[in-house]
Amino acid sequence: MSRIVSVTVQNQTVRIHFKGGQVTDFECIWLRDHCRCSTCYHSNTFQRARHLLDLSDSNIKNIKSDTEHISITWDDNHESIYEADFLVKFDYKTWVEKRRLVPKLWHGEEIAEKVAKISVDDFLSSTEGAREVFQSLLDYGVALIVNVEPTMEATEKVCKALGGVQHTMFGGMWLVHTDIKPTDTAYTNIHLAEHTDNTYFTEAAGLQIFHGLEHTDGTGGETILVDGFYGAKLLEKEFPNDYEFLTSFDIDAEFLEDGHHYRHSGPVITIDKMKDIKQIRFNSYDRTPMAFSSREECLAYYRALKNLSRYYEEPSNQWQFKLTPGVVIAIDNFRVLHGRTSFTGNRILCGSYVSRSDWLDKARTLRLIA
Ligand SMILES: C[N+](C)(C)CCCC[C@H](N)C(=O)O
Ligand SMILES: O=C(O)CCC(=O)C(=O)O
Repeated sequence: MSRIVSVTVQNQTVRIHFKGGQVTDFECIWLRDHCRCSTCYHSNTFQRARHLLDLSDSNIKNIKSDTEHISITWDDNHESIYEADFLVKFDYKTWVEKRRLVPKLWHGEEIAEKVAKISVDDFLSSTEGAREVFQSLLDYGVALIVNVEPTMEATEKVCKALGGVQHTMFGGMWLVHTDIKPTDTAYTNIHLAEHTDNTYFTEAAGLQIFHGLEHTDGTGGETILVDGFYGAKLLEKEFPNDYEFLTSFDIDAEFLEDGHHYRHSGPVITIDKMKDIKQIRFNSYDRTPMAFSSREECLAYYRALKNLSRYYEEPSNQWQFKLTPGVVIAIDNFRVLHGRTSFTGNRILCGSYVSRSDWLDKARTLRLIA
């Protein structure tokens, strides 16, 4: 429970001193906008009842406070009451920090011991099991759900619990198998270097879910993961100009098949205003042929992409393992790149995508993120 110690008003700014030393300023228009009375706010839908344009530049006629509330009578005689527990959240530094994701960077096989390995029963039926899976995704970009019946149906239950099956032109729940019409090299048996999926979508899938249903009469087909954020931070340290290029230059990617031509242009490394890395969007194979404004830009494109990719193709940074029946892997497709070794024989994976909004929604309702 937060406590108000004192309230002062100067030039239509309300300054609140909270117990514990926090001092936070609130502008009148912000306070008026956050009035929670029934004419200003739909408490059943958590939505404002008034439009921004109806928000008058209100002045304070009278203000009263006690340790838990502030009451304001505005110059149009509208009355607003604010709870200390609500107002205390809006100290800027605290508010920003509470929203920052804090990934734990990893490289190499070490990650195998750190990722969550939660039984499907615990994941589906216990809050603690679900929290461990989503915390592992937030920390490392990878989580394993084990003891899953090796069927599409059982895997779909896991995908739904991770946030829901995201439908694309590949379908909802899909198979990865060489018998499928090869509209993409995923449906072949060749080696695939580290990549994130859907670089040609305006928004890439949030999670990539795989379940290795079977692999008979053959060898290979091992999964290779690498922490895209780790490689990007190495690039920033060792090739800062290339890092800058990849955070600012839009690279085109596309997917073509009969009846489809997806294309998207965007940076390989997306950072936010705090300079935190938000997304890696990298697939060497799906790059669209591009024109460049100069020789320098063209050469920077190849130099920067090669320097970044070398980190991703460096075996000591990778986690290589075999997907086996019963193990469902969830991969953060905004961060962790995946690939596979070539293979022989009959190898079948199933899985789905899950949108980023949907899996973060699950993590937020589990109170793992703000
Ligand atoms: C089978 N599954 C639907 C997962 C992927 C299909 C191909 C994805 C493509 N290689 C890409 O990198 O976007
Ligand atoms: O076959 C695999 O292990 C992965 C295929 C792949 O990269 C994909 O489907 O995006």
